[in-house]
Amino acid sequence: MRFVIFADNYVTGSKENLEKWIGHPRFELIRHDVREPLLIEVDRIYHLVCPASPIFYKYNPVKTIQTNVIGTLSMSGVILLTSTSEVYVDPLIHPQPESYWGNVNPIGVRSCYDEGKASVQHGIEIRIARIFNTYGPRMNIDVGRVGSNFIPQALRGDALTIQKPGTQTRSFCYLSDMVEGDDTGPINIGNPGGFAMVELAETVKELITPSIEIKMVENTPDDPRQRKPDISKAKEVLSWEPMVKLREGLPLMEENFRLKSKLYCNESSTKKKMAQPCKL
Ligand SMILES: O=c1ccn([C@@H]2O[C@H](COP(=O)(O)OP(=O)(O)O[C@H]3OC[C@@H](O)[C@H](O)[C@H]3O)[C@@H](O)[C@H]2O)c(=O)[nH]1
Repeated sequence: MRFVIFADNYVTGSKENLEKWIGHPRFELIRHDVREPLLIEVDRIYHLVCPASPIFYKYNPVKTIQTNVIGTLSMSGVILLTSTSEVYVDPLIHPQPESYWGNVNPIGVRSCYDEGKASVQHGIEIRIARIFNTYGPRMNIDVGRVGSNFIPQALRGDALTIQKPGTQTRSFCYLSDMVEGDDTGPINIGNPGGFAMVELAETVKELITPSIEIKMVENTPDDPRQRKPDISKAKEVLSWEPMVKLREGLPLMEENFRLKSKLYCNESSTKKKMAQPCKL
C-alpha cells in the first residue's frame, strides 16, 4: 500500500494547493526545510524543491544554493530530481542537448540557482528531469514569471510588460504535458518550439484583451537570450508528442485563464461568466 509523506516549508508553495489531499488516510503533510535532515524511512524520494521564479531565488542567493546543494544531500536516496533548463544558463548552443555544459556567469545574480541545480553527485542512480518553462493552473500570480505576468495583466486591462529586448526566446510547455519519463540520465522535458517574448505578448493580447497596450521595460541582469530543448533523447523515453506551435498550445491555456478570471471577477460574477475567459 502506498503512503505519501509530503514535506514543504511553504516559502513559495501553499497548503491550499494540497487541500484535496489533506485528511486523506494515506497522506501526511510535514512543515520542513530540506536544508535540515529529515529522518524517516521511505522507499522513494521525489525531490522537487527550490523556488523556481527568478525573483524568489535571487532574493536570497545563499538560501537558494543551500537548498539545492545541502537539500539534495539530505535527500540521499533520491529517485527523481526536478532540475531545470537554467542549468544551460545563457546557452551558446541552440537548441540545448543534455550533453551541453551550459554557459554560466559564475558571479552573476542567477548563478545561485543555475549552479545549485547543476551540482549532482557523480555515480548515483537518479532520474534528473531538466524542466523547461512550464505554465498552467495554480501558478502564483505576480511572481514575475512571464506567463503569470502577462495573463493577469491582460485580464486587468493593464499594459503587457515585455522585458527588453523582447527577442529573447523560451519554449512553453503546459503543465499536464510534463509527463513521466524513465531514464537515469538527465533528460530535457519541454516544448521544442521556441518563441520570442514579443510573439507571446501579441498572442496573449489578441486572445484576451485586444485593446491593451504592450510596453517595453528594463530587463534584469543575465537574462538568457535563447532557450529551447533538444528533445531527441527525451523522445526515446517519453510517449508524449509535444506541441510545437504556440498557437496549438494556447487553447490549453484557457483553463488557466478561467482560474485567473475567478481571482479577478468579483463575487457577484455569474457562473457563466466564470466559465469563460473574462474581460474586466
Ligand atoms: O513581465 C515579464 C516577465 C518576464 N519577461 C521575460 O520572459 C522571459 C521568461 O522569464 P521567466 O521569469 O518566466 O522565466 P525564465 O526563463 O527567466 O526562468 C525560469 O525558467 C525555467 C525554470 O526552470 C526556472 O525555474 C526559471 O528560472 C525572460 O526573458 C523575461 O525577461 C517579460 O518579458 N516580461
